[in-house]
Amino acid sequence: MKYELQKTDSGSKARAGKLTTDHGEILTPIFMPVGTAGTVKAVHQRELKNDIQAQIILGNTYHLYLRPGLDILQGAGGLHKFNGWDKPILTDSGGYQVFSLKDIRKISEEGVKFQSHIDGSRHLFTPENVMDIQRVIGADIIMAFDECAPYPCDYSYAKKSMEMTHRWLKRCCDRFDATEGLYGYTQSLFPIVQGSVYKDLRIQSAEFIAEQNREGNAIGGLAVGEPADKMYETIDYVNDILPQDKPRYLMGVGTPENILESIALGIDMFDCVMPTRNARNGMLFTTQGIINIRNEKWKDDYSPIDETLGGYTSTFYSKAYLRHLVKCDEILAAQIASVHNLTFYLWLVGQAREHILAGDFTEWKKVMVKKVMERL
Ligand SMILES: CNc1nc2c(CC[C@H]3O[C@@H](OC)[C@@H]4OC(C)(C)O[C@@H]43)c3nc(N)[nH]c(=O)c3cc2[nH]1
Repeated sequence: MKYELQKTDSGSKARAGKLTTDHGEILTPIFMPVGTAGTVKAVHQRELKNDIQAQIILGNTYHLYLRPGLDILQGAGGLHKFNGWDKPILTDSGGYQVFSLKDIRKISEEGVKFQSHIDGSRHLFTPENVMDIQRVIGADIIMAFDECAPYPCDYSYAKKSMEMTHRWLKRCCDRFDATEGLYGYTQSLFPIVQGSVYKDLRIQSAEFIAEQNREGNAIGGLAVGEPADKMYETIDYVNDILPQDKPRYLMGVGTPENILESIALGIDMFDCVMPTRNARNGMLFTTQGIINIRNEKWKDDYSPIDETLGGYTSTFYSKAYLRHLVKCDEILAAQIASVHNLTFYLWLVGQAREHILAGDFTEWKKVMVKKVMERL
């Protein structure tokens, strides 16, 4: 995978760039729709391509390993063949997922023993087998096996956890570099910066991650409940250490405001369940602000969901109709709201890219953050 830094903003650390993978190009900054179990929930592939214009989607090792399982995925020729998405895919290593299975997982130097949330069966993830699993899934970008330290956690826990994540990273790199892709295209491994919210640990972790000289770098351990200003402060000094000529992926972020502020701090790649999860309970992000479509005020508003966003879904359906579908808990409600929110998120990062290239990103961001976060 190649990264071309195309423009660095004059008034901030924002960057515009281009990632080239064997499944196509990604223009950054970019938002990556979350497709945990091999599907972006309630969204067809054609909508991902046409309305949403997604360039890369996410999958997850933990979920895909448990269901449909590696035999089915390998039999299909990997996830791209299985779900028909022929553009880039990134898979998270499952670290975050198994750590959120609080009471049914056990961490040791070797790896993490856990019970499946589906049928209670027992499994062990190690840095080595998580690399092998992601080889079988076949994502273009795969994540190292790490521990996302809980927030809050004390300094000694954060230090021990970070050091174990670094030892696991060496094991991931050794295994990854000793194996080949199974499907004839290349895959890239991204390490993940940890250290919780302790500056000295974060600096140590960022330096260690940078030293690995991989094709891209991720910042983990954030968007886990810490205050936003703590997140921004951490991103700011970590990005001063991560190399300029590699893409930076901030995991699990975030609201439109979080994304624009993080772009200004030098982040290039984002993923978050918010646009799809919130869509399913009627929270719409629009170019005019945030709408809770279940609110009475929309019941006879026959105007399109979002006049200026473009894309079939956002202009074809009215607010009143979508509110009706949400109230009836219709399946179509989840589809319309998810396609709309993802169209908005891709539009937002696309606009950020345009304004970075045009040189007026900082002024644009100030106005846009205020506008899109307003509660209508
Ligand atoms: C929400 N805040 C947040 N998410 C984080 C993630 C997981 C990101 C994955 O979890 C889902 O987002 C909840 C996404 O959908 C799938 C496809 C399941 O994968 C994505 C992290 N993952 C790893 N490996 N390490 C981290 O330190 C880390 C930190 C995070 N903070």
